[in-house]
Amino acid sequence: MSATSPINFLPADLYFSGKADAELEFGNNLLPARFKPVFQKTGSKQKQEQAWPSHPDGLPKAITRDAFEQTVATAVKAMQAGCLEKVVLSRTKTLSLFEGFDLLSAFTQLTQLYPNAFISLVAIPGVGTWLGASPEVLVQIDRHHVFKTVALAGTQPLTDGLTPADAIWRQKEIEEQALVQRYIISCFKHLRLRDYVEMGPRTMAAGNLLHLRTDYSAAMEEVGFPELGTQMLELLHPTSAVGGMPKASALHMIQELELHDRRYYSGYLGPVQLGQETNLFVNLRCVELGQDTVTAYAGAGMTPDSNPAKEWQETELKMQTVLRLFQASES
Ligand SMILES: C=C(O[C@@H]1C=C(C(=O)O)C=C[C@H]1O)C(=O)O
Repeated sequence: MSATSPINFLPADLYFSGKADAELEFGNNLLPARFKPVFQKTGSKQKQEQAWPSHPDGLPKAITRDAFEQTVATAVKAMQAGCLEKVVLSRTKTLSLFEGFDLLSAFTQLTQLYPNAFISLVAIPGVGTWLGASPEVLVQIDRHHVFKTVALAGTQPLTDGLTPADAIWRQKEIEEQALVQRYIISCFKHLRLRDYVEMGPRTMAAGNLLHLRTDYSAAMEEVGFPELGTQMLELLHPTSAVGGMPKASALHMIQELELHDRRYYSGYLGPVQLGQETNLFVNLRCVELGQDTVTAYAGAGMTPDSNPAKEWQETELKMQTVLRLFQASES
């Protein structure tokens, strides 16, 4: 969701539900047969055909390590001079698709690899095709009208033998996540909502990574605020987990410094009022598909203490979440 990537509302005139590990079936019962060729790209015979929609301008150019680290260094200098507290800078990485790559199996594999993430595959003609495994709730409203959101930030690898309960966090990550908490609380204050519940921060695992997470909830009927979800959505997006603090200066810096258009990366997506629930997630740990290549997007929160090489490494780790599925083909 950037200036060039407007919101798309897709009516759920057909929807299916089932277990994450169930085999996808075509034809008779689950997916109508006409959907199969749209999503499947098999072998060279179909090579020339458009197998799934891609962006009319193609995929963005990959960003070199040097270029990204220079951008980080520029942002760090500005923050040390006191211009802002935090900015999330992102980059892209492009791989070739391997022969016989199958998008539907990639989707199914992702659901198996990350049972706790929101796995999405969105294909819109004229817009593009995105696949992702988001760990970050932006706005949820459950069937009991309870509003929920989270403050998620701070990243470290989930190494062998480490459990979330044993994780130790540096001051930098604690402060980064505290900024996201402060931002969410400022949104509640703006709406004059005092009766919310805060739980955390605690450490959560998201694929190969650990993050700090604080949960917020409010019973919309009890607090007499039926529009809370809509109003919070407007205020929250983009949170300081993908933008920065203060928000306006951070967004301006992103515009100035980032070398690519974010398109739908760091926007939000998910079912709205489906089965009496709304579940919107931040579009992270995602890739955009071209016809023969795939581009991953990832960012990291920069503070005055950031080290450019470490921030590069953090974006590499975040990209691995989804790029594992494409690894046979690194170019
Ligand atoms: C920006 C991303 O992730 C966000 C930023 C984080 C951080 O800076 O530590 C952690 C989780 C997400 O809220 C991303 O995955 O691209």
